Amino acid sequence: MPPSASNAPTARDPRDSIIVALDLPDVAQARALVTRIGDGARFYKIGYRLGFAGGLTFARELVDQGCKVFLDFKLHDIGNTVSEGVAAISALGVDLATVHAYPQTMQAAVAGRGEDALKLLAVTVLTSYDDADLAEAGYGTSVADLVARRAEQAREAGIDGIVCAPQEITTVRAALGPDRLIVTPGIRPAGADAGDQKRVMTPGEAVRAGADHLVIGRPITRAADPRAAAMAVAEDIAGNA
Ligand SMILES: O=C(O)c1cc(=O)[nH]c(=O)n1[C@@H]1O[C@H](COP(=O)(O)O)[C@@H](O)[C@H]1O
Repeated sequence: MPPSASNAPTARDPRDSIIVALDLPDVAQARALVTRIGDGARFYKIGYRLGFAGGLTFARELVDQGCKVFLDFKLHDIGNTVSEGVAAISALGVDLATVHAYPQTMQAAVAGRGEDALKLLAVTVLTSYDDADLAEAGYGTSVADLVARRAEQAREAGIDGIVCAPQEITTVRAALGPDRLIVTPGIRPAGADAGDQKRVMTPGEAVRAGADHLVIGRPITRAADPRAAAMAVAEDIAGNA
């Protein structure tokens, strides 16, 4: 079971930095995994796969258990649709949600969120992209320059935080200032398979570089012992905080 309010980790507990990506096919498997992870984590991300398979109801279940929830649908559409979509996400009572870091999209998202507690993250350049992938997609700029520009635009739009690769944390922090969140996927414990991720770091390196939260999927969800994998990540974070 996830930790109850009485034994919840304190704000400095390294487990608070870990967001486990529940990229699983159905709620039964997600629920079973959360139970196996137990007190190894208390912050979970629900994306397309689980979200389109009952994950929104499960998000509520996690919130009711005292876990934090990041709803990752990476919205990007015309402004009106984004505003209304963010308002609907806000009503679910989750903690974080993502939009793509396009100025129109970010401004519409902030308008849709209104005064609600939901924090909005803007995804700058996906961690599966490198400079060659950007060129192929028609961009005449490097990953580093595009991330820097989008972080600046996110701050101007009033976005609460940025999703970027750990390599860009210093640049993003300079653009955002000290108070907004930096959330980094592309996290791989030493020796782990990078898979489709191209811009990766270990948990300790990412925290040392200044990440507030690390999004970690397969290295925890596909581990033989997911709780032990989460605890090992927490140890790496603690050793580098
Ligand atoms: O927004 C995200 O969470 C995200 C942004 C990004 O640039 N790269 C990225 O990998 N992610 C998500 O982070 C998670 C990474 O999962 P693993 O590669 O399995 O650790 C997945 O759920 C991705 O959807």
